[in-house]
Amino acid sequence: MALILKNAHVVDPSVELDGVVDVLIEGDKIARVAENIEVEGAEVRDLSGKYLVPGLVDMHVHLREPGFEHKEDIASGTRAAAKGGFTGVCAMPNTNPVADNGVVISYMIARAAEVGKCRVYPSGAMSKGLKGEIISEMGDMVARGAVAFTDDGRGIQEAGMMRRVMDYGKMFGKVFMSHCQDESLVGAGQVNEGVVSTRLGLLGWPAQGEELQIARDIMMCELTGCPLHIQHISTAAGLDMVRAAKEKGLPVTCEVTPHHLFLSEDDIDSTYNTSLKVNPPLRTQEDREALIEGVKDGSIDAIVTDHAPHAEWEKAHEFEYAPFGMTGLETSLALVLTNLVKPGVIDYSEMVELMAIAPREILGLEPVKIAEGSVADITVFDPTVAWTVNDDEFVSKSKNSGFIGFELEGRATDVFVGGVATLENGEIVE
Ligand SMILES: NC(=O)N[C@@H](CC(=O)O)C(=O)O
Ligand SMILES: [Zn+2]
Ligand SMILES: [Zn+2]
Repeated sequence: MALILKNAHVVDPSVELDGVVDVLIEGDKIARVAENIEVEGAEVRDLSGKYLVPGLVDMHVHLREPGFEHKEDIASGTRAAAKGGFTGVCAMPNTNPVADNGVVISYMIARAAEVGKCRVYPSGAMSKGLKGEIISEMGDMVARGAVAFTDDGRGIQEAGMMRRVMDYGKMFGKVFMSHCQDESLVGAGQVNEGVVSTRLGLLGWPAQGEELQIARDIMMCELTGCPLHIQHISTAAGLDMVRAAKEKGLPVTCEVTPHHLFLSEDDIDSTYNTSLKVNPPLRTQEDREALIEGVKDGSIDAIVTDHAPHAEWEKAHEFEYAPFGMTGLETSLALVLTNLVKPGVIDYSEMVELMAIAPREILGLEPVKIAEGSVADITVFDPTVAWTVNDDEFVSKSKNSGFIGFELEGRATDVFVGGVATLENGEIVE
């Protein structure tokens, strides 16, 4: 049946839209975008006061299935994504078994089709078992639908191996996404190395442990010609390296998380809140400000959550024994609206670039436009609704958010994936 989404403020810079228009959905496609659409027999939804944008994509998410279903699974993780306003997520391969072969990729795609509430674009490991020793079954994974390669959770330690992975993998035309961490330097580092690590009495995870591999991978990108995407960038100097690479014309992009933008090492206090233990660690105020500047000037391409769910009992340890990671799918859009769009750091169009257009571009996915003929993956949000982050409301299986208690403004109300509603008035459609 036809569905008319009426009176929303539509923002899509890819078709230069920024104003109130109606959107007609027929089947899985957008059939028309115009003022005052009327179609006999069509269902009408009035979205006055709301914003309607191309469906948001989070290109860095840990769905944990197969293997760690006590933290999250494809059913719960994609529901958290829908609740947060996303129409698709790129799933990381650090599952058990690791997604380093076609069978695991096929499993994830089949499972998502069966129980998912958003599209799942799996990424495949670069190396078998994320060990950095043997190249993964890249061709098989791409044939089964893998959209990118990454050893996320770790970086490949040897430059020579990274070169071989990129040289070999280049033929598949996918992006190489890099978690930058030199293990010989980072060791058992827990928090950013500096005054705060000293005060807390925790081992330091130095900025250079990340920057060394950013520099190396940019060089490997130059050597191999293979597109490189720096994951969860967290330092000012690392961002400057990405800027310089872009200026050189290299195919380098990068992403940042809301926690690296809106939290810093100073938020880790004597309560040793293990939800704030993330990899890479929360950095200094200066880094945080530099990252915001990078979002503003366009040197950061995408905002991602690095949604990394862990069970309550796993996080309920001494800081050094708790696993790294925080959840993010259900707070990301609101954090960006509250802290970047409302204060005028970026506008709605730039937000759409960072959270919908660039992620699809980097992953080589079909673009979604609010235009006739495009697939109807759509996010609708109310920019005025004020709410407080409450872990009782999370649909994710895990509650390790660093933003619990935060007062935010703006929230997804409706989400459509291929014309089908997955979120309606803020509730998951089952
Ligand atoms: N970011 C994290 O702190 N943790 C991630 C791994 C990763 O993204 O590197 C996880 O899988 O838990
Ligand atoms: Zn990572
Ligand atoms: Zn990750």
